[in-house]
Amino acid sequence: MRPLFVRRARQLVTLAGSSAAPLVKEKMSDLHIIENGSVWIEHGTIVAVGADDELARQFADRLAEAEVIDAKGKTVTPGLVDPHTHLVYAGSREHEWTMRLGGATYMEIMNAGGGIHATTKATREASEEMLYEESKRRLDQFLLHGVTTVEAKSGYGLSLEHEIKQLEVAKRLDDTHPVDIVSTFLGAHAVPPEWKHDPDEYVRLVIDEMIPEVSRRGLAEFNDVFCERGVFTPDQARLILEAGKEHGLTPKIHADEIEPYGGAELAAEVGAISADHLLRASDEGLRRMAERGVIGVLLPGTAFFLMTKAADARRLIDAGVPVALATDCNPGSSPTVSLPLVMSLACLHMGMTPAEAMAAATINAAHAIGRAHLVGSLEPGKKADLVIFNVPNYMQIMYYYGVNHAETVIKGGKVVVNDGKVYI
Ligand SMILES: O=C(O)CC1=NCN=C1
Ligand SMILES: [Zn+2]
Repeated sequence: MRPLFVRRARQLVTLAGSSAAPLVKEKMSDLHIIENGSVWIEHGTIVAVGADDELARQFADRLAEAEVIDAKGKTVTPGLVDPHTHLVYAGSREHEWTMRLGGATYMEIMNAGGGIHATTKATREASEEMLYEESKRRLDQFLLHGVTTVEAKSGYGLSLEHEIKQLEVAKRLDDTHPVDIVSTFLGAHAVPPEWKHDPDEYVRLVIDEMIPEVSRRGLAEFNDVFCERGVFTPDQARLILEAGKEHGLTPKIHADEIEPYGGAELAAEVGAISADHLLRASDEGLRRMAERGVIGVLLPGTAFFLMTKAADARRLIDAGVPVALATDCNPGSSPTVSLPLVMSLACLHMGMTPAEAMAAATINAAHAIGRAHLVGSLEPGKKADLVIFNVPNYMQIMYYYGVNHAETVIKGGKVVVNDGKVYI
């Protein structure tokens, strides 16, 4: 395989030196940008990063054999990382969206049998092949937007058979698609209708049947719970997350999305790698998260789509909580794959700066799914996952919002997107 030399980026956003621990407070603004920067890649791995003339000298004797991509006038960043998606699902819920436009709330629709339950019905009825095809289409769109690593949750099967089906589809996508998938078991996404009469019995099913089997098959690294009033209580969530830890699954938690409910406190108590949403997290909960190093994954696209106020990222950053960003791609509360748009919303609705949003959608997102040793920054030894954005500086990725500026995507040293087309 020929070396790949990505040259002369007007801005090369490296985020160098951030792999050991997630960035907090003012460190979230240290992007370590190299003007007129270049990257030398061999066998899918970054070999060198630096000023173009330095690398041209260092590899002078091999320039002739290298494939060169000229990034002159453009911005090169690490491949974007999305640490919170519900990627694998069937169907769509635009009719519910029109109900919410008419004033119905998310929980009213869910309690009336819609919401997650509607997608559960469609996902249970879908074959594995159908689920794979529908999810692959979304994954192609993620890639076109510069996202090269995606976390994918189950949580629409809500039975052993169908939760396994979702996770098997995620694994097959990881094996066959350029985008790397990191899987999370979310059997505690909702209590399915058939267990409405006895939610604690469903919790037992999750603990005694689903978690052991998911762990035995090695189908997930993380275990997540939707801890919200009317879904799972903090006590139920604690039982489920502790059970996951006993089977080697690291805890994550959908916390304090709709009202303050102790999710952030619970995340710190169980040592979760991340707590997600946090729109209504208490100051005490954020303090404890910062103490334990729990990453706050914020989802401004969800707040935007639910027409609610977004989380206040400044509260988290000032409290010392490492902040990551994600799309929360799902058919009910955030039907989008555009992590760049989420970065724009982070600035417009959550008080983040473009520099903080860039760190939150790369290295901090990689830390939130245990992949910061592999991706999330451009440093020697890391995977050659890069995006060439056709803008002169990283701020314009977010400033010219709602536009996909990703022109070329390189995954593991291979060009997989060029001129806005996927080449797999
Ligand atoms: O509504 C959905 O399908 C996904 C979701 N889970 C928790 N909040 C939103
Ligand atoms: Zn979610």
